[in-house]
Amino acid sequence: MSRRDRTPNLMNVYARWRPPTPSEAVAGEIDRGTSADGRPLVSVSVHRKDSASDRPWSSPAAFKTIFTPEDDNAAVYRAIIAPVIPNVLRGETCSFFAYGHSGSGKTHTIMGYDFEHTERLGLCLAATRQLFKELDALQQREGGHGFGVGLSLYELRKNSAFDLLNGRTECHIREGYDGKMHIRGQTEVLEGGKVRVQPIVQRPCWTYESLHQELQHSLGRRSVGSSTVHDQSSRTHAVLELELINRPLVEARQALIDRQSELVPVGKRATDISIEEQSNMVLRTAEGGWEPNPAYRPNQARIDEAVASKAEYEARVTAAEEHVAGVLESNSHTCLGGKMVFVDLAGAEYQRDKSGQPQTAKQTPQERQEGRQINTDLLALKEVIRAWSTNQPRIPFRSSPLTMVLREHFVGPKNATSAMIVTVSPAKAQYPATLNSLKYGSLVGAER
Ligand SMILES: Nc1ncnc2c1ncn2[C@@H]1O[C@H](COP(=O)(O)OP(=O)(O)OP(=O)(O)O)[C@@H](O)[C@H]1O
Repeated sequence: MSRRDRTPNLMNVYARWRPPTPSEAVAGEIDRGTSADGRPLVSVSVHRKDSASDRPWSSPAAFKTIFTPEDDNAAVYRAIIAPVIPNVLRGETCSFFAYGHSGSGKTHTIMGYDFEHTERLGLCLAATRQLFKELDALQQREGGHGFGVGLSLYELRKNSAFDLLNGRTECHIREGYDGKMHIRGQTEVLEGGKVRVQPIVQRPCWTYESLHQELQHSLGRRSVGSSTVHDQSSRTHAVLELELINRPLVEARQALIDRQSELVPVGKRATDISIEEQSNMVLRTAEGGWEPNPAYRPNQARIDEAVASKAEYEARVTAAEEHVAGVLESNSHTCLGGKMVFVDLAGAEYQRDKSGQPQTAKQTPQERQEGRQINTDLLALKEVIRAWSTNQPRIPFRSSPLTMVLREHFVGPKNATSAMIVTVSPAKAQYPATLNSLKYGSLVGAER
């Protein structure tokens, strides 16, 4: 079945109004309304009545639900996350994006700031809690599965990823020979010339409590800087992945890393021997060119032995890859490999305040440059979602590091579902940025 024949991918877009801060409430809120007219999707309208030139704006019907300032994280969880938990337990991938300007409530929604009260947990922890409940129930019903949740958490900034589960180690984003993107972490040179390149850390957690602790600890490592709106803004995209795992899968993946590291010195030796033999077969001429060396007989047996040895180690890597795929396929329950991906996007940079003046006075040149990269990433993401949700044959994943990294979550072997939560502030002072976010969300939502 070609991509064109498939039913469109599901991308629901939601908007969430955060409560005003006390000072924002004093300075005034914008008028806002919601209209459904019996359609499945609702439109949102906003109006700041500060001057005669302010016009009301209404979105097309694009939003699945508009959450009010009174809706807590638990209400958002029930509406967006709870319905897709069964998909994850079928081994599918579900991705969630929080989009909005700095200070609009993305981190509050996705990661959460309260790690204790159930109704205030961020969506990722509330989801983890439910996943562990489901896995425990599965264990009680069928016994013997031993499933856990693998946690990865990293930030993306320009072309690098920073692994929050590994002391913010800088990792590089590379395309592998298999066409997949890999985030490569530390390189270790081991005994015998083996080179082990660690992927981004996935911490296996076998209980909810251990994952909760790990997450709380690692979120403390997120970087902060100055944005146009508030000082403690996250200046990176944070990506949190939860994967349903078991011990055989963890062991199979570790064995693959070991086989890959064994291949490195063997491959290098084969290349060195080939270059050496080829160099011996020619001589430098007086004019600086090259001519065949009649006295040299290439040592074909040496070349063949090195090539055969490399082929043997490549076959071991292939066998290890097949073993990983085999563990995923032959598993006693389809949930293995099911994923939830939460992306807390860096605040979109909106360069003008309500009087049209730039708001970047507090920013350094580096922060301004980061702001431009963030906007490029967000534009690229919008185009990817637009192409993906309408089943276009070509999806522009290569447009930014963010979309390159997210590629595997959109194009997997199993179905993928996705949702975007546009977080917005009711403050009059943030009206231009709020309008910008709602326009972005409505473009994505109305495309479906
Ligand atoms: N729905 C909400 N209910 C209560 N408080 C909220 C809500 N949304 C946001 N807040 C509060 O507003 C402040 C800013 O929110 P948050 O840090 O989540 O913004 P952000 O969009 O992640 O910003 P940035 O992109 O700059 O990191 C926080 O103190 C947060 O707790």
